[in-house]
Amino acid sequence: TLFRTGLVLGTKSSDKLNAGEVIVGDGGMVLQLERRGYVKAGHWTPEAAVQNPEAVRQLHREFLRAGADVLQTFTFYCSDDKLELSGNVTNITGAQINEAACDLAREVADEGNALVAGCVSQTPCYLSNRNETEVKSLFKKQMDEFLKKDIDFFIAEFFRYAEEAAWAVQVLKTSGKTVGATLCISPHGDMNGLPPGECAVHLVKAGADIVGVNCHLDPTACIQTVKLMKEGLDKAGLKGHLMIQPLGCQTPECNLTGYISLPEYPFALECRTLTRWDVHKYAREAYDAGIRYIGGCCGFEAYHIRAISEELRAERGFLPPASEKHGLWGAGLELHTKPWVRARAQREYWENLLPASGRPKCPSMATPADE
Ligand SMILES: N[C@@H](CCSCCCCC(=O)O)C(=O)O
Ligand SMILES: [Zn+2]
Repeated sequence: TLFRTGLVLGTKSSDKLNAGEVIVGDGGMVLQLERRGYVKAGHWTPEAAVQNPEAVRQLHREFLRAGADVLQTFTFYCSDDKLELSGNVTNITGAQINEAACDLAREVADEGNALVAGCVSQTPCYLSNRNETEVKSLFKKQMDEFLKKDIDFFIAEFFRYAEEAAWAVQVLKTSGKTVGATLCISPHGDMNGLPPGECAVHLVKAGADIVGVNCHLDPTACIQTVKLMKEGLDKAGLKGHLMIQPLGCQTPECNLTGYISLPEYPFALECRTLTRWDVHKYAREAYDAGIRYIGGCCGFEAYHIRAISEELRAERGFLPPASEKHGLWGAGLELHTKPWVRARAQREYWENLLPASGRPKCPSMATPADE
């Protein structure tokens, strides 16, 4: 099987989606880089793009090698108001971070013909005064910094309010580029109580070409929310490609505000991490639901992205380079020295395994804090 990375050069996100093909997204960055010692939890701001470019470059490379067709710029929470709120103790400007992050994503994307998505996210300004002009000026400042660089399309991600996301979409669409928008919402809807279907309609009417969800909740909840978004678009007679980048953890007990309400957030989520086999199931369910941009958010490591690529190998027609070191469904175990491990070199074993947590004194679920 041909091991290939990314898209055929020049194939843009909308062309690929319009052709009904799959886009594999990348994984989580701020939480992964926090665990690697390059991002400060709480702030979650991306100064590492300037301070530790080698760390950001390496994480981009891991996702590319795992089959990601898109590398998102490491510009999460990089609006000027967020950087100021986080104390911006490094005196590195938002412009410096945004531009360095674009260069890093482009450098690595070109190593495998992937696309670069310039990313903006929710702002403290919206929460403090909901002033449309002020909030839009923050998104325009970031967009102008991205447009100095070689960006293929934009993603407005991690919005709890469809209204703010739509403002971001309206600003980003002035670039003439494809714009995706993902909300961090549950099947109950956004934080204004707008149901997912109406959120999707609002975003497409604002100009979004791709709509969906990212983060906050596990694949099961996120697929449910995107299905509701699709129903809303169909009912309104609107077209929009569907995108999903869920949390890389199981959160069956979570409600509106997702994992942030869990007592384990953010430093004790490890027990909830998806296995690569959970990701096979997620990727297939997402594909069967008509979603064609399938990636991950916080908690998604490269081996999770590889699992998406492997599950959708037939649909994409190739495997990623990282599959050279894997073997589908554990086939690589055939060479293990122990016979009982060799016996696990098969899909049926891993697909049916109910993995123990190893913590007999711990509960299987928690009680989320109410927002
Ligand atoms: N594209 C981004 C998305 C981050 S999603 C949320 C991260 C933390 C949220 C918080 O606690 O405020 C990334 O991969 O880091
Ligand atoms: Zn996330």
